[in-house]
Amino acid sequence: MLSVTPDDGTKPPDDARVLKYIDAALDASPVLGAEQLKLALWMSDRFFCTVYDAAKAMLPAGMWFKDGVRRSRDKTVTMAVLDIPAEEALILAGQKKKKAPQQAHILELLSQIGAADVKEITYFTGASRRSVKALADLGAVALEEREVFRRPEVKSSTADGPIVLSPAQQAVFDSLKQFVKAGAPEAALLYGVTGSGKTSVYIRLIEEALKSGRDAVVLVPEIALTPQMIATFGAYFGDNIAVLHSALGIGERYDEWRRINSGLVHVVVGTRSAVFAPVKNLGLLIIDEEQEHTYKSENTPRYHARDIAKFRCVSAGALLLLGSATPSVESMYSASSGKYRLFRLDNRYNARELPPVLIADMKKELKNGNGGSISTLLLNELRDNIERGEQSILFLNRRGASTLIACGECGYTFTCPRCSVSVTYHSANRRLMCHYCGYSEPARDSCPDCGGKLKYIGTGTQKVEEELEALLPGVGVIRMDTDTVSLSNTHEEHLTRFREKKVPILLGTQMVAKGLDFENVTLVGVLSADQMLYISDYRAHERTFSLITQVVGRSGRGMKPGRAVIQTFTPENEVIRLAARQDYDSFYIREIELRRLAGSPPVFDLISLTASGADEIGVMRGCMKLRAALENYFRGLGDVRLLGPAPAAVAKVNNRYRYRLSVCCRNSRQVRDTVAHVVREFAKDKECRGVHVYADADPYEL
Ligand SMILES: Nc1ncnc2c1ncn2[C@@H]1O[C@H](COP(=O)(O)OP(=O)(O)OP(=O)(O)O)[C@@H](O)[C@H]1O
Ligand SMILES: [Zn+2]
Ligand SMILES: [Zn+2]
Repeated sequence: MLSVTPDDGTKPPDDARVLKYIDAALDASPVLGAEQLKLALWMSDRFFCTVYDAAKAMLPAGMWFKDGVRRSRDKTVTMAVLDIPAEEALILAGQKKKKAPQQAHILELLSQIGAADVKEITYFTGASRRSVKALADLGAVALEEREVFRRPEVKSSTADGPIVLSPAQQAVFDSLKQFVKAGAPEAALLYGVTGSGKTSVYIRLIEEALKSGRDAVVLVPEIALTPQMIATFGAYFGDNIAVLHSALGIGERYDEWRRINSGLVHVVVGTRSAVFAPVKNLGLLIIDEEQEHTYKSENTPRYHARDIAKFRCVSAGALLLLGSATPSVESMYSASSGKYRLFRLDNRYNARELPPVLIADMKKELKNGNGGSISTLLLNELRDNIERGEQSILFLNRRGASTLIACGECGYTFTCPRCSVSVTYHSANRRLMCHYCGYSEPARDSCPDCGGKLKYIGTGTQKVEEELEALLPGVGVIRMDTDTVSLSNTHEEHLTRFREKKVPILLGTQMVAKGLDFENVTLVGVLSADQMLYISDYRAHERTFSLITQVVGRSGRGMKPGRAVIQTFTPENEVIRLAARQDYDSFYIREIELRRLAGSPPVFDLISLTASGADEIGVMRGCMKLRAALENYFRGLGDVRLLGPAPAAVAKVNNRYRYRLSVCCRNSRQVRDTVAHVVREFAKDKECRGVHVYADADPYEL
């Protein structure tokens, strides 16, 4: 850093507007190395953020407040959970900065980590409990009692000896090993069907990296959803592993970060932000289930872990390995154009068959008088499984008990007073809740408008559970969704009970869709495949295909052959049919052609600008101004198309209106610079005060 000392010790030089004196050095050694600073600069250009935002994302939350010291933690703690979108929290923090700086600090912290122990918040930010309480009264945070998280037990004795790879795995491993050893940057996509044993290949590669004295980082979509994978890694690498878990306390995060930074551990497993793990000699960076949306950050800095990973692997001369049973269309596009090397595992380990898939036509069911959520076909298969003592997983792509409540007489529906969405009924606490802003109100017995009787519409896990009880009396069902999990038990407890007690049916949402490996599960039912197919987002098909393939992939992983049943109202739909055949190749060919025709990513790049504010007209006006400014700059640049402004998918969140403009382009420096410039100018525009704008490259939210 600059070390300018004033001659007389007091008077600043003439250019004091630009340069300031250093008052004191905060750290004895810099917390960010040269490589990280370079990365921060690159991020600021790529993801429309400041260098400060980028640097902050690399450091453990809380580090910038006070030196972290581990605190002994109680069995239950009061957690403050951010109850508004992070983006709103930052805006609110900005407004509070002057009058209530402590509240602003808390909001900044929570916007990054979502939730934290109140004790730790007060400890790290120096804010009082009263400030936390004030934010709770405002509705910005919710206070919840939670059980203390226990670190996944890392035993070093449980590995069943060294891994012996199958011939197919060995072939893939042999090629990839060369790249780990070569020390030159390389990127590869491992497309391996569900159950092909990608994890085994990862472990062998990590061993190779360690042997060459290099470090490995493994990213997983969500740690809580991959307990089995963490256990396996623990078994092989024991104390040499740091786990960066989203549920770690602030102090624990800092401890893990220091263990990595000081070179005590050489393998890091973690979620998105672990891509910044400060390993010293990166040799291998694996992104498992690389198609998952959790790798994209939805707050500033709006980066995708894959992009950060590429940057790091290039500068470290490391291998970037993307793994998936349903690669993202972007990654397969890069692989087919030669940017990534492509490796395939087309068969399951031990030549186990992929489960055959039966399709249940729910329209026919309805015609035949079955209005429930379990088709005759699925019911028969469930019965067969119960008789044989085999287990089944039922997947429902929703949460809540009954999705909607409406008046049977006048049609009145309950909507969130702060957002443009309906609230859903949760039987666990008997409240109507908004999934966007956390608003809730007690459920009522009658219509507030006409006093009529209320109807429950839609199926939630709880309703399905009740149907199952009626159809299969006395049969054990474990229900697993965000409600049951946050109430008392953890994911792991549910899963252990399912495995050990051989409960016949596991019913759940997203949580049961991925990563589970139970050898006794021979039937999987997808209760409603249509739900996500008809969302107007260019990724809707990709997400549906991927989700169905993943769920179906949970069946028949052991010695016994498995099968799956997909229930749909549109059995003729091409995406559903391809997913049923688990035909990724055909899906990809069809999908990339559609993207090319529509001018969407990955064939073209997309940058979105989102404007939000309390005044809808002001937001729309702001967007028109942005559009005009962009048009002006892009005139004569052939490859740029502007779309919108249009209201965001959820147009109002927490009383703020959101509109989006999209720029379809070739993502070049010129385009990025222009967008960044327009956003900066907009922030200074007095006429548009109260409207906040951010840019997002390759956005996931549309
Ligand atoms: N080389 C091997 N030796 C012994 N068992 C193996 C080997 N490879 C895979 N398996 C077993 O096969 C099963 C599937 O492997 P794994 O979970 O790694 O697959 P995957 O490709 O990650 O699947 P998914 O994408 O569905 O998560 C596991 O039970 C695993 O223990
Ligand atoms: Zn009514
Ligand atoms: Zn709401």
